[in-house]
Amino acid sequence: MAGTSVAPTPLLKDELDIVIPTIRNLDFLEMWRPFFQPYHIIIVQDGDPSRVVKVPEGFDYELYNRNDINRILGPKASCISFKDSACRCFGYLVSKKKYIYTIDDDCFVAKDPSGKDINALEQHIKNLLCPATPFFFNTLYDPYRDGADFVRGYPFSLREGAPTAVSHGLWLNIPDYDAPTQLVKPRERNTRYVDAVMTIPKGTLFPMCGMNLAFDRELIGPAMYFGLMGDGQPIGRYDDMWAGWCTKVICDHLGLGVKTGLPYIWHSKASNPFVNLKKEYKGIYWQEELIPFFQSATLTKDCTTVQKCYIELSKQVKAKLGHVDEYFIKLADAMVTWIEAWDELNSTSDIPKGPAK
Ligand SMILES: O=c1ccn([C@@H]2O[C@H](COP(=O)(O)OP(=O)(O)O[C@H]3O[C@@H](CO)[C@H](O)[C@H]3O)[C@@H](O)[C@H]2O)c(=O)[nH]1
Ligand SMILES: [Mn+2]
Repeated sequence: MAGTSVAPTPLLKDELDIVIPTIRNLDFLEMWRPFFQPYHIIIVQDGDPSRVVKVPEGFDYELYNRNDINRILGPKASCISFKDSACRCFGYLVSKKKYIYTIDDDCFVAKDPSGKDINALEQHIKNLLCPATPFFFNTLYDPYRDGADFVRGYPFSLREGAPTAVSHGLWLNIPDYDAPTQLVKPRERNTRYVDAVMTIPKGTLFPMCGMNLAFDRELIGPAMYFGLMGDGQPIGRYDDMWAGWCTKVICDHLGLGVKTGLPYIWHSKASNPFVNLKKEYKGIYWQEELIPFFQSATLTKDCTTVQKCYIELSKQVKAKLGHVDEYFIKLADAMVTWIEAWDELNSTSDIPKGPAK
């Protein structure tokens, strides 16, 4: 009919799942409704499985609690953390979509400097759908962005870029600080909106935060294991860091790009720094050995898939980090279990799904 405008179909509407780990409620979705409603949501309910998580009306979701995880994975459920946001990686396992966006339930819609609501999901999709530049740094940042380009001296042979595997967003208000920093700067808030998306150069690691993160599940999904954290484990709050280090080493090996910068979300809750210190203190000194390990990790030519890379990394973790703490022997085994679970759930389509609603 003339004059009627049809709303455009949201980008990747049927190719992207939103994964949310939660021990809270999901009222935050009300604020995201304009941006999230068209997408399928996978909720990973942590903690007490008998607790009823209310999901606001009108969202298309599936919800998995610990009973579902145990039912679906059986003994392999041992690789999925309990009582830590690391449980979110179960959502990556059961998703059947090409892309994942994961967000915490205390992250809200932020405003850009003009006061406009930021559609974080839309920006992540843009980041994932355009190439990255890991092999040569472009000083005008993202060359594929409207109004930018490659600068003089940038080799033309590299201007095609590399496929983007990861889009790492940032946070206004409560920054993702570690407990010591949080303790010494309790009132510090991030008010700085930096209008940039950058590719993290090949050979450089970065601290990946799972709060506002998107990735191409087909390109890098099997590397996005968030480790053994929380209940029964000597460490917590290093779930996303571990996944980020493994992911970056594998992306570098396979010629994939990792971007960081826009979009911002508004992170509202500062988790308790004393509780955080108890969870993460071992990680603070362990990482002084972990970083050199990842910086020197090499993968051979026959590591041609993410799974093969990841299994090779797990062997190196066991061989080279076992002396740091026996936890890494357990973690290396859990890395293998994760890949077994990944391949089991992603090779057939008849996996029992969690309750849809
Ligand atoms: O035991 C738990 C604790 C939390 N969750 C859910 O996970 C996210 C993040 O929780 P929270 O906002 O309380 O923690 P932060 O310190 O702000 O999180 C950041 O630190 C990292 C720790 O690993 C985390 O990746 C960052 O996002 C919320 O959705 C909680 O509901 C949980 O499932 N289980
Ligand atoms: Mn938080």
